[in-house]
Amino acid sequence: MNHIVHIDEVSKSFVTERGLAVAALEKASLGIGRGEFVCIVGPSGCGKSTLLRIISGLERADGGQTTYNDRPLDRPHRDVGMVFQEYSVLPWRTVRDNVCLGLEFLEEKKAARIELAMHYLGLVGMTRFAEAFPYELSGGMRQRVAIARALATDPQVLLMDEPFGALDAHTRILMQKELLRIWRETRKTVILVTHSVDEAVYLADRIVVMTSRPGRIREVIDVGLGHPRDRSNPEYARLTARILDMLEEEVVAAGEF
Ligand SMILES: Nc1ncnc2c1ncn2[C@@H]1O[C@H](COP(=O)(O)OP(=O)(O)OP(=O)(O)O)[C@@H](O)[C@H]1O
Repeated sequence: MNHIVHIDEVSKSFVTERGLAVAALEKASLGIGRGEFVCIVGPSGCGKSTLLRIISGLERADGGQTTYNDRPLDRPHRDVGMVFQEYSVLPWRTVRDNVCLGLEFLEEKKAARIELAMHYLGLVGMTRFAEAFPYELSGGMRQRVAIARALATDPQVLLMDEPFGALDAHTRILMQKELLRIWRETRKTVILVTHSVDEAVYLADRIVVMTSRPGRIREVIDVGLGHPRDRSNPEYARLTARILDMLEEEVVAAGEF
């Protein structure tokens, strides 16, 4: 497969405030194909967010390398966008001006910014709320704005760190469907970190299961189910159970339970 993002033996340690070294990632390697939807799951604290931040260029690895189209990803790149869990929209800006933010950094002209912002607000179904402020929106709507903002600069790769983690169960399911629609329409490559095995099985082409800290890649699973996925399909349930078993093994092996 032609990999758009390549992660090659990436390691990362942190030093805590008390001076203790914490190995977050250990020689994690993974290739991600153009247009793929990859979900990353793993025990809490195994380095999922760290891996995503390294791919985004916000964090530097201690060892190994990440590349985008065979070029090192050692700083933020305009082709790699990020959506965080917490609503990272700015409360003092309207929805439209929030979506314009990244375009301002790219020094797009104002008319072009507004046109692009409205296009992406249309894509996430938020045109009607362009003049609203974030406090007027529900959690799901704010995450739509965050997605529109990340898409507005037209990155090829969308990194999503637990994007629906703060949403109620019903909104989360609706947002998963929305994300699949947006993914199909935009043909982006998506790398999404989630605590929810069900979410990973519902969304992903491939699921990356990480070990307990220090995070390594334990297994990469081809989901092999078409869309839309049926949660009552026995294969869906079997895959979910298999991944949950792996995570349980990891937590037990780490002595964390
Ligand atoms: N800036 C930092 N300074 C010190 N330790 C850090 C820092 N960032 C992360 N860590 C530690 O590195 C480990 C991995 O953190 P990370 O947030 O990547 O894990 P995670 O798998 O995303 O966790 P969770 O599932 O709980 O969201 C954790 O033990 C965390 O405490």
